[in-house]
Amino acid sequence: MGSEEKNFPPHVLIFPLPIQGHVNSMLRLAELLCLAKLDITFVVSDFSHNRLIKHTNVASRFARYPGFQFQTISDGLPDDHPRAGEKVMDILPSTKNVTGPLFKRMMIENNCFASSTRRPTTCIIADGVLSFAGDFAEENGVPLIYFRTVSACAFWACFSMPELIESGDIPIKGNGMDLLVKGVAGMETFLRRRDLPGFCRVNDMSEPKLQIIKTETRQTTRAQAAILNTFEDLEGPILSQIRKHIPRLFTIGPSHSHLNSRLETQNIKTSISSGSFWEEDRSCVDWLDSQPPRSVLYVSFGSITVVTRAQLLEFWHGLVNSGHRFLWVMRPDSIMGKDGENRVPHELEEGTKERGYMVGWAPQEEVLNHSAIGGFFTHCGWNSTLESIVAGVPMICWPYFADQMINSRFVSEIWKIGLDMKDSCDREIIVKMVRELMEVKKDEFMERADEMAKLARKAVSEGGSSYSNLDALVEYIRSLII
Ligand SMILES: O=c1ccn([C@@H]2O[C@H](COP(=O)(O)OP(=O)(O)O[C@H]3O[C@H](CO)[C@@H](O)[C@H](O)[C@H]3O)[C@@H](O)[C@H]2O)c(=O)[nH]1
Ligand SMILES: C[C@H]1CC[C@@H]2C(C(=O)O)=CO[C@@H](O)[C@@H]21
Repeated sequence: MGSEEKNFPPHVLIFPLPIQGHVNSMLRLAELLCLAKLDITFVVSDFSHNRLIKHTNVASRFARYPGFQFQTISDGLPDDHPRAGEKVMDILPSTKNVTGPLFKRMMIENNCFASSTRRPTTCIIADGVLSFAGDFAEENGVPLIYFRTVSACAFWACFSMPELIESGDIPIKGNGMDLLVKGVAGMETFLRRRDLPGFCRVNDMSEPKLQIIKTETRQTTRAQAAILNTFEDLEGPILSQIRKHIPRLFTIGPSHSHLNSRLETQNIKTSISSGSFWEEDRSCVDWLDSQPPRSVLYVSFGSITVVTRAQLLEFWHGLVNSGHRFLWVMRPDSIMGKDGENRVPHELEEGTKERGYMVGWAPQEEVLNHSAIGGFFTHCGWNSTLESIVAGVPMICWPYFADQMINSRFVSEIWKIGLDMKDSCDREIIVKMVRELMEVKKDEFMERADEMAKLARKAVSEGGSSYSNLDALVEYIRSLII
């Protein structure tokens, strides 16, 4: 090693599963580590990179960190693959079979991205579902840290899959959905079969989605450390369970709020750090500006959810019949078989025009923090859940798949900051829930949401748990330099 290289900072290679909800939270981690003056190589699929470059300011945002670079790689899927709905699960075998070998070659040929200005990769922070990155790290003696981008409760339920199989709770064959499950330590009194991560909803133990998530999750223990985008006051008891298996566990979330807090501390003036894969339609902010305080229900189901035309109509009738104002994100690719009949149904025209506003994609963080927002009708993706918590906005949860099933149970039963509508899609129920959230129990929910928001902000402020844990993570990474 040359004398100059000895003074180079640690060089961290960050590798997310290349889909929206994972890329944006790992980009925030990348920026947090850049602020700590580490060098970062961010490996992302060509597909995701193109989307980021087209729809965000990532290029200028990261230009202020000379130690940051992108490296792109194929995700193994054809360009026209939807990467949405249940089909999104194709990305696990495709990254394993195609991206994995490409990554290995890329690392060897580029000497772990060493250059005249940066040392070779000090450690890899890989998405917790990319075990091929772990294989490479192990084979080549590179320290490994896994970052699983879901909640601790979802991670713990996935980690407990062998116990759930043992107790007979999975495979779930669609019956006994309200039975309490005994296989997830610490959740015996409130977790029902229907609340288990969607991957457990299989008829047969051999179904790939169950097997792959079980295997990917259990292998987390081979990493030297793990990171979760959560905070101690939110998921403390579950984190204690996880720490029995993964003692070096850094909770650094909510990552979006943590990033805002660190940028502020360092006096860096910037707009919200968006990692959107779609063009944000800012006209909705102008619309919100003209609505009364806490009067609007924000409706968005994230980047993967796909609904049928029948479900869409139930939502639409429910929202209009509730009599409340709503801002609805309808992603262009989110309606199954729309066949040009995506018009406003005649009977809903007036209510939609009077009280509703629709966009294809919104600046969500900004929207949730707008004073006109009084509730969030969400699929309970983990980023959306955390963004809502930080903004102090109560939720109605309509989980679609994966971790969302258990997140919504925690929102309603444990944190008591919302209502869970899982496994139903009925206009009457929607009306009832919107009224409960926005009228009947509004004050109660707002109070709880406000308390939780305060705890979240405390966690990412100087001296808070996530703030201290990030410092500890940086120190740990520095200690890896031999
Ligand atoms: O109009 C919109 C809608 C969403 N978002 C952002 O997109 C992200 C969506 O992430 P998330 O809420 O986590 O949902 P998904 O896109 O569905 O995320 C996937 O990844 C998450 C993290 O692993 C999982 O929790 C989810 O279940 C999984 O579907 C959030 O940061 C939102 O702020 C916008 O900026 N504008
Ligand atoms: C496409 C899904 C496979 C795994 C990811 C996930 C997780 O538990 O890490 C949850 O839902 C999706 O974000 C991903």
